[in-house]
Amino acid sequence: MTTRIGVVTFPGSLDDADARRAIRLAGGEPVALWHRDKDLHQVDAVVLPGGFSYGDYLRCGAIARFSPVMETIIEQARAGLPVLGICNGFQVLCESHLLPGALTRNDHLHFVCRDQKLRVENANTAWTSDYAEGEEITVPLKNGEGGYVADERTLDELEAEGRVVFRYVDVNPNGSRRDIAGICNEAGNVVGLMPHPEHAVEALTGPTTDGLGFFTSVLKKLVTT
Ligand SMILES: NC(=O)CC[C@H](N)C(=O)O
Repeated sequence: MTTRIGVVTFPGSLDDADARRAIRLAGGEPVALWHRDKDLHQVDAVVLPGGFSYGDYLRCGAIARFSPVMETIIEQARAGLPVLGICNGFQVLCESHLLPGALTRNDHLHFVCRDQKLRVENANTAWTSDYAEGEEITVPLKNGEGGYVADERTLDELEAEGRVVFRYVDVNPNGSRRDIAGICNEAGNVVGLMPHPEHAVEALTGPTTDGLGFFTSVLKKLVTT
């Protein structure tokens, strides 16, 4: 039986189709989940995709966090369901308090769109086990509110507990504290990052296929648990 990975569509989601495609290319079965539907249709993991949910009104992710589907996702994530938040999805995870801290306007106040080098700092999460610790990958980055902030104590805790999963290399594109590009929760089942692995899964379109490892990682984990 193939592993079913849900991808949520909110009004304003942009990268849900690419996330479903990445899951299919990695060997999983993508399942479309709708923001108004509390039922997760027995998926084994969930991706919250990038985009502009609810038009980015108030703050990115601030309204999506209260959608019916998030009620169930928050509950199940706390019980161990693997959840990956990409860009707007990362913003939703922080707004939901499944991950600490917040994403703020890029320090230069411009939308940024570039291929971004990252270092994998933690290869023990549900979504990164197919990478090696210290490995450098390049995937696209595109956001307006990507500056990761948290108080010093939280940042120290994240570092001490190995919960900084990705760091920006060469360029910090948005003023994120301590070059943080992605983090995880204590259990490692919930991961959020600003860059977009789902846009780097095919040699034909590039820029690399470095993003595929997120999806193969979670599929392997689900087969062995
Ligand atoms: N690519 C995205 O998901 C963008 C997220 C959000 N709308 C921002 O601009 O920061």
